[in-house]
Formats: sequence, C-alpha cells, structure tokens
Amino acid sequence: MAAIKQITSETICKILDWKSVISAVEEAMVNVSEKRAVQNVRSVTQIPKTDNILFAMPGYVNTDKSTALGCKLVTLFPSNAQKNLPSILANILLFNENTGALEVIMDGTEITAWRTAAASVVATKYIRDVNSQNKTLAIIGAGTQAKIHAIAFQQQFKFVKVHVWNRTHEKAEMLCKELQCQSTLHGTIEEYIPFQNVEECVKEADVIVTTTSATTPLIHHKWVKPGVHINGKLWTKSSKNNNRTNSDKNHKLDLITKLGNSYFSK
Ligand SMILES: NC(=O)C1=CN([C@@H]2O[C@H](COP(=O)(O)OP(=O)(O)OC[C@H]3O[C@@H](n4cnc5c(N)ncnc54)[C@H](O)[C@@H]3O)[C@@H](O)[C@H]2O)C=CC1
Ligand SMILES: O=C([O-])C1=[NH+]CCC1
Repeated sequence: MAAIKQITSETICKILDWKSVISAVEEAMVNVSEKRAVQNVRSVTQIPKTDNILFAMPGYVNTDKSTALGCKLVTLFPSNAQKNLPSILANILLFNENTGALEVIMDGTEITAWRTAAASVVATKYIRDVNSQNKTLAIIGAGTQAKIHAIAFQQQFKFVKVHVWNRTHEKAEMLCKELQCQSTLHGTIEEYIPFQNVEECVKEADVIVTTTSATTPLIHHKWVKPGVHINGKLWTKSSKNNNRTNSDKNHKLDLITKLGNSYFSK
C-alpha cells in the first residue's frame, strides 16, 4: 500500500487564496445542487456531560474537473478558547475512489475557517440585491470566524465601515485594532469600529454576520434596516435554539434560504 501523504497547516496556509476558495465554494454548492456531489448529513457525536462534539462530514464529488472521496472530521471544544486553542479543529481524509485506500490526511482547520466565510460571501453575493449599497458590515463576535469574515467580505464587496460587537468589549476593540493594522487587507474600508451595544452595532448595517456560540438570540428584527442580509453561524447543540437572531413568528425576519444559513429582512 502506498504511503499516506500528510499535508500540514503550514502548507495549506501557503496554498489558500481568497479568489480560489470563494470560487471553489461556489462551485461546490452548484455541484451539490446539481447532484454531481454526494454530501450526506454530518454525524454528530456529543461527548456526554460536556459541550464537546466530534462531527464526521463525508462527501464525494465527480465532475469533468475532478473526482474526490473524502471525509472531514471536526471537533468543536468550546472551552479551547481558554487554552489558547481554536474551538474548532479539523482534519480532512482523502481516499482512492477505486480501492477505498486512505491516500491523504490534511489539516482542515484553516480550510474550515476559510470555507465557512467563503460560503457567507457566496450567499450574500447571490441573495443581497446587487443594486443595493453595501457600505456597512456588522460582525457579531470577535473570534476566529469574526476575523475571517471581515477579511473574506473585502474580497467581494466594497464596504466602507466594519462594526464589531462582542460579549467582552475588549476583544471587539482588539479585533478592530488588529484589522486596522493589517493595512494590506483594507481595500475600501476606512474604519473598524467596536460597539458596546448590539443595536447600535447593527442598525446601519447593510450586511450582518453573526459568528458567536450564543444559544439565545442577540439581534432583534426591529433593530435592522429593511433588506439587510444576515449570515448566521447557527450551529448549537440544541436545534430548538438554532438561531442567533430574534425571529419568532411575530417578527418579520424571514428565512429565505439555507445556503450559508442566510437571512433577509423585509
Ligand atoms: N471556526 C470555524 O471554522 C467554524 C466555526 N463555526 C461556528 O461559528 C461560531 C464561532 O466559531 P469561532 O469563531 O471559531 O469561535 P471562537 O471561539 O473563536 O469565538 C466564539 C465567539 O462567540 C462569542 N460567544 C460565545 N458565547 C457567547 C454568548 N453566549 N453570547 C455572546 N457571545 C458569545 C465569543 O465572545 C467569541 O466572540 C461557532 O458557533 C462555531 O461552531 C462554524 C463553522 C466553522
Ligand atoms: O461546517 C463545518 O465545518 C462546521 N460547522 C460547525 C462546526 C464545523
């Protein structure tokens, strides 16, 4: 049996670029819709008496361009933040589609982070009215996904301001400072502004991204502008609470698509 090739996170980080990732995610969505890819529902293994989860995400794709059989294994350990580790860690396994033999193991943590933000970008590109102005992006949260969404959205859109709210305000301030310092990432952005209050953070936003692990709603529909596009990072262990926006049936926040977990307000 041939040796299993290992691809480290250092190599992955050198390869990833936004143009390719956004277009690969868009292509993957089309392949799933057009049934050129098999993407089964992920399995969720919750470690009893903890919030820790192991996900298995298998998939197969067969197109003119490529064939691949793989499985991503992702752990979500929310308390990792206190250990200075990402709460989401991932590895991707690729198999030979003729023999089933394992051929490649690659680090999947960065790929997962980029893939998630790229899915929000693609969803926003298609769902947000192309004629609407996209001046202000509001980000709820200040962790891995908050930072990568701020960077990814600049690849496709020309936001002028990025608003950030986080449960711990100092982290919102730190993220804004960090993004401000990375001048090469700015594009059209003039300011990254940390907010103490969620309503103030979202009320002028044209696009909102929620990137927290909160299990209760953080945004009220009355606070957002008509036509706002909301990308929700919506995983929670309880599907009943599977939402970061306040959208009970009295509220006019309508789910219009599952693509990238996107919401849109009328
Ligand atoms: N990192 C990744 O690649 C992916 C992450 N996700 C999901 O995105 C969300 C964020 O993930 P990361 O940015 O990686 O995590 P992180 O640990 O880096 O950041 C978590 C954020 O959530 C906030 N938060 C936690 N509990 C909260 C609460 N009760 N109320 C308000 N804010 C709260 C924290 O202040 C922090 O800003 C999680 O739900 C995660 O499952 C989904 C797909 C991929
Ligand atoms: O899509 C993904 O890879 C994940 N969603 C929640 C945890 C990891």
